[in-house]
Amino acid sequence: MYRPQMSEFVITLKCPDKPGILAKITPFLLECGCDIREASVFGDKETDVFFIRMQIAAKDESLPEIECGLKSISEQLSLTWEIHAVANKMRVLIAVSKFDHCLNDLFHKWKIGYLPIDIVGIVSNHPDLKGLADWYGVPYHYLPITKETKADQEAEFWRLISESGAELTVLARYMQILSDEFTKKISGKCINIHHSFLPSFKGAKPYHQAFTRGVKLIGATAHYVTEDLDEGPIIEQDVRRITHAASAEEMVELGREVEASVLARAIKWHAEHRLFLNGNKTIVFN
Ligand SMILES: Nc1nc2c(c(=O)[nH]1)N[C@@H](CN(C=O)c1ccc(C(=O)N[C@@H](CCC(=O)O)C(=O)O)cc1)CN2
Repeated sequence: MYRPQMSEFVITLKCPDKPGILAKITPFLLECGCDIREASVFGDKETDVFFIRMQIAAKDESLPEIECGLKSISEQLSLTWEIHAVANKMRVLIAVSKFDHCLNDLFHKWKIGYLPIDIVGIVSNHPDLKGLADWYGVPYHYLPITKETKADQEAEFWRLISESGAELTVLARYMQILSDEFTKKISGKCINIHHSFLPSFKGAKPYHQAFTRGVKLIGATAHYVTEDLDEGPIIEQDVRRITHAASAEEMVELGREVEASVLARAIKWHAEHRLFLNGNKTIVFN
């Protein structure tokens, strides 16, 4: 049987909640000859906002008709929407300091195709991880920082984001607090991995804070970056059990694997357009 060339697209929609939203969207997609591969919805009763994520297969030549129809429906329902071709890999810039476990894991998961991204560059305030970037053939931008040069360093960091066309910036154990101005420019497009189960142990040296508190679980949290340190919308978290005998140094060692796995899942879900910002929280259609 003849099957025209179909491509996969992700459609994300958000609108004030009311009856009949799906009743408008799904018949329209049928008229356009789309197959629905995945569909997720959430109606937030606190904010009365309705969220939809659909993965569809459509004929390439149908895309203008789909976009035109979504524009029309968006006017009727006060919808905000986006459509992304699954084949387009998200361009990602990764910032690091001296710790290599998260970067190493991201490079591996990128190479095996687990992460649908293109790593366009590495930014660091230290030269230590240049060899790893060179091994993967990824440009390494060494941007040293002092209290006096912080503003100039962030201006260069922003230039790299702009000129590389990075759609997402990842702080993979980048140990610098970003200025309020910088965080506003990257709002919703910057993910940090914090090495604790937030909201516990914000800020510097969370494993040492955890050791002092005598915790029996250590954890990691991936969150969007905001001007409020480690307070941004949480995307993904996980924990690992430890005993009373664990030192802070052993927590650091045990934490590497959970930090890396939590960060990789958060980046994958962002790159697959599975995340929605909902006030100070996120919705995760995974
Ligand atoms: N504006 C924001 N900047 C950053 C965030 C954030 O949520 N908002 N997350 C941090 C990551 N982070 C913990 O995950 C963190 C990094 C660094 C520090 C810190 O105290 N840094 C010192 C310098 C330390 C050094 O030079 O080794 C500082 O910047 O004065 C705390 C928490 C990334 N940035």
